[in-house]
Parts: sequence; structure tokens; C-alpha cells
Amino acid sequence: MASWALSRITNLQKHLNPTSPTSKGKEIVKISQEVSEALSLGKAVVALESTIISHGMPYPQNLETAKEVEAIVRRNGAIPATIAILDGTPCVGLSLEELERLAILGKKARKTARRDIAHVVATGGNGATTVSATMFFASMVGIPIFVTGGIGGVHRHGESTMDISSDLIELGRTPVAVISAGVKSILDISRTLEYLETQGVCVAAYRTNEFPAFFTEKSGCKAPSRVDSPEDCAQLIDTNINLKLGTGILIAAPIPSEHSASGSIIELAIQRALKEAR
Ligand SMILES: O=c1[nH]cc([C@@H]2O[C@H](COP(=O)(O)O)[C@@H](O)[C@H]2O)c(=O)[nH]1
Repeated sequence: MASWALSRITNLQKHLNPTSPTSKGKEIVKISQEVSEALSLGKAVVALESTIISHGMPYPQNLETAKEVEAIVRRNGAIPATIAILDGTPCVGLSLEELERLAILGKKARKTARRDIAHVVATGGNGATTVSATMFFASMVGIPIFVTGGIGGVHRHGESTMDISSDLIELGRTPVAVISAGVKSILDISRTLEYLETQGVCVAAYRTNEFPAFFTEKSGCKAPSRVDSPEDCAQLIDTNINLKLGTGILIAAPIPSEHSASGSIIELAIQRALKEAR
């Protein structure tokens, strides 16, 4: 092959393969060996976010939960890929030491949504990725499925504050399926669903007609679509990819009924707190 052609292909590969070294010899994204092997063998990989570790819970419960979630993914035959930015390097798949470091850093790690990624990387910082930033990196390395607790959404009174999570916009432009218990419990569910419709995001509830309310099974809002089995979910995700819709999917799985009693107590407390705050 002519040398100009070879150099052109090498250049193209640098653009197309995010894991290849940049001109400075620094990797853009570090994929753990386990995740990298699983991806190249076509095995199931599940992306996990890290803001829930740094900002969602105190240490050491955050570390215990992160390890437990990874163990559940493994028990179900998939490889977990927790995503975070460490010392300026976006990492896909964290070692136990890296998970522990992030858990201890807690809120000292920056809550990193899509808008923050460039600054955290450019300054060599530590960033815990939210749903939007995690989707961005998952999609970049070819992971189509991402599991989390609650995604961001439209805040109550969002019609005047314009406080709308970038998670919703990311779902509108990144083809990753997010499986969650709904949106964070403090948000406005019906406006969040309206906004997801505007963004063209497929929203499905798992084995129910209603969109769940994170701590409880029911929200009073009808889900636009329903899926009843893992096969239904796989079919939906595969169809979305094959049609090249380019948008994400939100699959909301309600809290298991054995936990919904304690969930109801929390939901009642949230409602009371909101009333008092008003
Ligand atoms: O208990 C929590 N769940 C989820 C989050 C994070 O909050 C993000 C949304 O934040 P915002 O509303 O600022 O976009 C989600 O993507 C998730 O990472 C959090 O901080 N705490």
C-alpha cells in the first residue's frame, strides 16, 4: 500500500477508535482489560454511572452499594463497566481500588454531566459521571445498555426555573438504553415524560402500564409503552439500533413489591417536606 494511504488510514483510525493513543501519546479513554475483552468478544456489558457513588450516598455505604451492584450484574452473566473520570482520564470499567478511591473522594469528585466533561479532562480532575456523561462514554465505546437508580428530569416548577436535567437531552441524542426505577423521586414526573416525548425518546415501563415513581410502583402517569420480558427489552433495543434512530431508550422498572412498603414511607416524607418547603 502506498505510504500516503497508510498514513491516511492511521489518521482515520485515530479519529474512529477512541482508545487509540492521541498525538500526545495519551489515551482518550481507558477501557479496563475485562471490559475491553468482553466488548471484543461480543459479550454482554452493562454500563454503570458514578455520581450515585460520589454524591448519592456517604462512605462506606456508597462503596458497598457499588460493589453489590457490580456483583448483581456479574451474577446475571454480564460484565459491569462503571464509568468515571480519574486524573483527567475517562475510565470505562473501574478496578476495586479505583472504585474505592472514588467512594472515598465522595463530593470532592466533581459531579460531571456532559457539559463538564471537557473541563474535567482538560484539568486532569476527578469526575463522577451523571447519566448524561455516562451515556456519552458508553456510546463512545459501544456499550448499548446502562443501568442506574433514578435519572434526572424536569424539576418541580421547571416551567419557571427551566431546571431540566441534561440526562433528558442526552437520551434524545445518544443511542443507549437506560434501565432505571424511573426518575429521581423529587422531580416532576409528568413534565419529565412530556419532555422525553419532545426529545423523541422511547419510554417503556417494565411489566406495568404506569411509569413508576422511584420509591413506589405507581405515579399516576401512564407509560407510553410497555415491555414484559427481557426478550421484549432486547427486541426493543435491537430495533432502535437497527433503525439507526440515534435516540436513547428509557426502560423504567418499578421498585420490587417487597420494598414498596418502605418506599411508600419515604415518598410520604418527601411529599410532606415539599409541602412544608412551599
Ligand atoms: O441519589 C441520586 N441519584 C442520582 C443522582 C445523579 O443526578 C443526576 C442528575 O442530576 P441533575 O438533575 O443535576 O441533572 C443523575 O444523572 C444521577 O447521576 C444523584 O446525584 N443522586
